[in-house]
Amino acid sequence: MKFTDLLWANALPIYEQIQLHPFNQELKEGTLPLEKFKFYIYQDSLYLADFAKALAVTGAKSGNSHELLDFLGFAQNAILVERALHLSYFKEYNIEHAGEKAPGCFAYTNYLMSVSAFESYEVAVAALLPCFWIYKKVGDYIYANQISPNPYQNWINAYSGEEFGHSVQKALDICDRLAESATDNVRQKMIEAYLTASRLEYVFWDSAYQLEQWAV
Ligand SMILES: Cc1ncc(CO)c(N)n1
Repeated sequence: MKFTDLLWANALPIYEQIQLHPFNQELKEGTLPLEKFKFYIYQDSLYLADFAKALAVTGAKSGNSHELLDFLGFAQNAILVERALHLSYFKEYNIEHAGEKAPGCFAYTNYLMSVSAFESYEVAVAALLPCFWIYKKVGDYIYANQISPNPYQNWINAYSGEEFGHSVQKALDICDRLAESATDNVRQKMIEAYLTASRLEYVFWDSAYQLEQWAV
């Protein structure tokens, strides 16, 4: 069994709740209120800017130029997607460039940045994997089951697309290779990081669905 199969099995209950979450169900049906999608897009633009930094820092830990290049490519892509959001959705929906991270976005981005800075390469890679893999699975699921026409078609196409699929496969391969030569202790930390980041993926969607605000 591949290590990533083990990760998938461990986090399956979390993934199932993500797929069933009303945000993703309504996105699939095309009935998600625009206000929630706009909230999500703005928070995601803040997320992507920090995700790019975490990817670059993780790549710098790899110790080989091949994987450094892979991670710098992922980081570049996150920045380009963030810019594309501004050019498309921000314009189309008149999203304002103001406002801070909601608690869910804050928790997730700070977790990724702190793991990439303070944990090993192996653990950082495992923490970053759900961002790739869960989005691909959710994108494919929505694409296959969506009601069309769907007002959120561009978003759905981006994450079910082949290009994103290649990046996901690269990240999976790197994670499997690292796990093969990792100690049991490191593998355990990788599983925990993968689970925590998966939970934070759930939190991120839920935060958008609730239009989450700071309590004080
Ligand atoms: C919260 C979140 N996770 C993952 C992705 C995919 O990169 C994204 N755009 N946003």
